[in-house]
Amino acid sequence: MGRIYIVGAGALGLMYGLRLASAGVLVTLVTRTSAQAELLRAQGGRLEQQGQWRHMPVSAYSIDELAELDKHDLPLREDWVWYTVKQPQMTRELLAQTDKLVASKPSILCLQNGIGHLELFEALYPELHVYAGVTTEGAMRTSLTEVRHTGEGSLVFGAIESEREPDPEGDEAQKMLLHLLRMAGIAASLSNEMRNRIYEKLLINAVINPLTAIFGVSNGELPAHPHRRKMMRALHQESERLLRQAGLAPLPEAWERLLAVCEATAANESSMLRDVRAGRGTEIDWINGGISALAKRMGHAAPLNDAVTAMVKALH
Ligand SMILES: NC(=O)C1=CN([C@@H]2O[C@H](COP(=O)(O)OP(=O)(O)OC[C@H]3O[C@@H](n4cnc5c(N)ncnc54)[C@H](OP(=O)(O)O)[C@@H]3O)[C@@H](O)[C@H]2O)C=CC1
Ligand SMILES: CC(C)(CO)C(=O)C(=O)O
Repeated sequence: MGRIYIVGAGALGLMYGLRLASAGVLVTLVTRTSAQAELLRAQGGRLEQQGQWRHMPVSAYSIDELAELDKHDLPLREDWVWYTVKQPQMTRELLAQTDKLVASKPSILCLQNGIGHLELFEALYPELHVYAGVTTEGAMRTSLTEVRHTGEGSLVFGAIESEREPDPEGDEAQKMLLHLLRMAGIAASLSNEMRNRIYEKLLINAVINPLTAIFGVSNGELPAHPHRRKMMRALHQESERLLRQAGLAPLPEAWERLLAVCEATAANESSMLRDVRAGRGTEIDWINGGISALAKRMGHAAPLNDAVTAMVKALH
């Protein structure tokens, strides 16, 4: 059975890592700080699902400790390395620090919202199998070792279509991961149209995230005000048009789907609003900034995406 290394023991990394570990999957968490790795090794992790806490031991190293690991502790070709850091942390420096993790050419899974990060991987590691994942699960880390599963959803993953030759070894690795995820009770599926899945999620994040951050409101409050709803609609129309031009397949009832996400997550603060309130950098450059960059490459204007990108940056 392959091992799963997860770089970034934040909300998503800890939630998936602990769920997989609790099903007996071999998981190693790679943390930013040695304090978090030490705590995870000493205490294990705790996961809350539907009001029930579960405790489980888990292997963990800090990113600095990777340099000292010998090859027995590093991924093999049949293993997976997941990246669950946020977009601003998905840098050349991070990839240089995790170079040792990918030396034996394991499969890579990137779970970020937004766009732009996969291109960085492909530029640096054209020979690796890099897969994209899109998840509708919700997670919130409540301490260095504890995480709450805040929303049921599912994970879809696969290669970015049309960019790869037929690849039986990659297909095998994906099936193995799917098996491990399902063993852990994680709703997951494979997709051969990941670009579409990424753009569909982007279309939702491109409206809810910047506008909730700018107005300082919950996801449910966003469409409740007629003028905010009008701005949502305009930003949605511009983003949908540009993503369609970039290859998004026709998406029936895209506006209704967006409103349904606001309703289903009504009490939540979006991740961007939380980042702004915590004084952290946001993922705006990979969400609305990503759409503006796509538009520029196609020779189109994206005035509303440009404007919300500038406004959110002014909140940092
Ligand atoms: N949380 C959610 O419900 C969902 C999140 N996503 C997406 O998933 C991605 C991750 O989000 P989320 O888990 O919420 O983010 P978090 O900020 O909770 O987690 C990111 C983690 O990465 C760690 N990290 C940062 N730099 C490094 C480094 N150099 N080496 C190792 N670890 C590092 C951070 O460490 P430290 O804590 O020490 O700073 C943090 O624990 C984002 O793109 C987000 O949009 C998608 C769907 C749902
Ligand atoms: C879907 C949404 C907007 C839910 O809050 C989200 O993904 C986020 O906050 O980043």
